[in-house]
Amino acid sequence: MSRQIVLHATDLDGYLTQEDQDNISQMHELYDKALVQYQKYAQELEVGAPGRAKDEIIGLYNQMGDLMKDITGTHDRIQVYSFLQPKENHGEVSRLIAKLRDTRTQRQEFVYYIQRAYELLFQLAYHMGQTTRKNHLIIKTPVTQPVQNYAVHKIPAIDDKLENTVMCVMLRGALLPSMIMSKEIQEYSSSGYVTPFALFRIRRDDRKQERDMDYLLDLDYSYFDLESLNDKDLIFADPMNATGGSLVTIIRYLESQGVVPRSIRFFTVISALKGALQVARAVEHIRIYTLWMDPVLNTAAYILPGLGDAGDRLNGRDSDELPRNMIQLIADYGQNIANLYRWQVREIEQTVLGKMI
Ligand SMILES: O=c1cc[nH]c(=O)[nH]1
Repeated sequence: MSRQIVLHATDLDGYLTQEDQDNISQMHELYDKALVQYQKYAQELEVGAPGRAKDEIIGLYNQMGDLMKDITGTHDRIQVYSFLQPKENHGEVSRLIAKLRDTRTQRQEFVYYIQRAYELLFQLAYHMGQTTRKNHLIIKTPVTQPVQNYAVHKIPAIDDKLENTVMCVMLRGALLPSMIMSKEIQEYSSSGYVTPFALFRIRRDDRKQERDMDYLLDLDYSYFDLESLNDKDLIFADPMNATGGSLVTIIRYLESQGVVPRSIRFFTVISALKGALQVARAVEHIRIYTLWMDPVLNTAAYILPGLGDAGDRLNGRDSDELPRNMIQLIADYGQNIANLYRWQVREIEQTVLGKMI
């Protein structure tokens, strides 16, 4: 018998306050206006004369951005990179998100921008600019004349924040982002700490609509050691947070098994306003870091304007007859990625297959 944990959309109800719901409705009103303008804009493009609709869309985006900034400004557990960074840095992240959304961005380029996104998220979460203590790295270089050379590099001393972490992977869409986060931790830990991995096979039932969605955690294809999650700093890295349902399903399951983490951090590239609020309300003490916030969801629980299915764009689509397993997915990322993240790949393989000598 398969061991499946199911969270229903209705289990998520009741977390949002009346004020949250009003804010979400206000975003929907603005976004509905934008949808009307998109149609006009498409017609204007067809005749080669972008005009009024373009200006209307820009105006609405300014309004929606200001509103989301105000709303999230009152939640210190929701950190939105694009709202918190000084205006000078805004262009970089805006351009990055634009590339991820663009239908012309192919898989390799998409992976490249996701890597950059997670580097920025890491900076956001670990406040590197504000850490004055430093660790010294002494690096052996390839230059041996006149003697073996070494170079000294100072990095922020944040080992205490990194070396108790466990990377919790929401398979499959979050596999590569989780490997990226784990590598960031390894690079900033002075001892080269490689995070353990806990792998959770979680998916939404895509035949359903947001209001009756099921979130399915498949324990038969999940790999983790409950004991090793206690008192740890758990990190989740899901590129897209639509409703927060997948994350809440895993956390509720861990709680039901008696796991008490030291902390939980959730890293997303784009979060819908509703998803961020829902997670912040449902999971006590969590901290949410998102590079960008999008205003609303459609009825199928996709983020709007969004970037489509992040899992498909990262991993490519499986054939229906022969879906790939996780090891095949990693192999499909190619030699470069497998080499770059070789410590993470080894840790993941050991988690799935058991310790090997
Ligand atoms: O828009 C969305 C929502 C959830 N997951 C995705 O990949 N995209």
